[in-house]
Amino acid sequence: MNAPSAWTVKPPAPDPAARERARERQNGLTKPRGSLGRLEQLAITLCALQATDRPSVERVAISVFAGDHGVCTEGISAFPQEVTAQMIANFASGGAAISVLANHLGASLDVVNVGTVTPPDHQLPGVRHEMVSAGTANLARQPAMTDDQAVAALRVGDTAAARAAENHGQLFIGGDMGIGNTTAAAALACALLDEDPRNLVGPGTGLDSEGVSHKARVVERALERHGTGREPLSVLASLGGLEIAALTGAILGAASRRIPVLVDGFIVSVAALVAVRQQPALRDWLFFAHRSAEPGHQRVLAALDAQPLLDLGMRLGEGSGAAVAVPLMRLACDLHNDMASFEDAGVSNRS
Ligand SMILES: Cc1cc2ncn([C@H]3O[C@H](COP(=O)(O)O)[C@@H](O)[C@H]3O)c2cc1C
Ligand SMILES: O=C(O)c1cccnc1
Repeated sequence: MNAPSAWTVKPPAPDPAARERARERQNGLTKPRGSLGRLEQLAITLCALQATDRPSVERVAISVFAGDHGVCTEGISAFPQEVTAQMIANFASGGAAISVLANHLGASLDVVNVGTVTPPDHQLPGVRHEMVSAGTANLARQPAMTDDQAVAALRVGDTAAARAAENHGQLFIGGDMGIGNTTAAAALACALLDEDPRNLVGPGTGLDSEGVSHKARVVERALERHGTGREPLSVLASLGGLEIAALTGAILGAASRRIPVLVDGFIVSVAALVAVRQQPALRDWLFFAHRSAEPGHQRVLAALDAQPLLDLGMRLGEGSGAAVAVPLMRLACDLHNDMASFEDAGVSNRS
């Protein structure tokens, strides 16, 4: 199976003329230049990405990808593996945090099962079953996925991005659900950044300090087994997860269809890091929503030269941190589109 084209083809460039017009407009609005701080830059960047003079993120497309992790047998999560499938049912019935947030935002919520150990429940409304395998293998002992499985998961993500484009999505948010995925994400980040696991492994759903030390040793074993710093597909296959690979494919797929991406917390940022390593120009398409309380997120954000919008101590995943930042982006758009200029309002500009 071939990787989706967004894996091999450079993403499109932002529109420099739209960026310049947006900068001029911001400078002519009734406020001292720069006084709306990063909200100004947000609007200007959105204009360049959406190639428009009137940026909008009213139509938000959210895809949550779920997958199980073989590394759970090493005792690296505070919660049991079956929670992944149980949460899929919770997404479907509207009870999860991301369900509530998506509803509030009027966003579409696409739930995709990329591979749970619990057999998929085909009765669940609104859940897509695109199982690549029944969870990954234990990455501490063998490759989590074959290259073919990783490619299939990239394609699942790319297909979700294609749906977002068909629905005229103006902003894409990816979310993760997979018990054990903070272990896989930390392992991936360590391999790509050549970091010591003790710097990137954290409590995830709530391990105590002994649990975190054990988790770091599991990641260390995985890195000894698989090595570090190799090309993105083999790192993703050996240390990643089905939902993480799908997120990587979705982020690349969204940018390739000219949809800006609002990146969530630790897990999604690691998926974005894999994608940026494969296609460095992807970085232009990424907004970073929040700084997760998962300690490794800070290092990943630094590697991506990212300054997140919010720092609320959230550490949930599901795309929840990104959803919480959408109202700020909407406000940045309204200010850009609806404020009066000095000229229109008859307000004297600085001398
Ligand atoms: C009820 C529940 C809902 C969640 N929603 C997201 N996660 C998050 O926590 C998990 C990662 O943490 P760890 O690596 O420690 O297992 C992932 O499923 C992630 O999406 C959840 C976790 C739980 C328990
Ligand atoms: O920041 C995240 O993405 C995160 C943190 C803890 C658990 N699950 C996800």
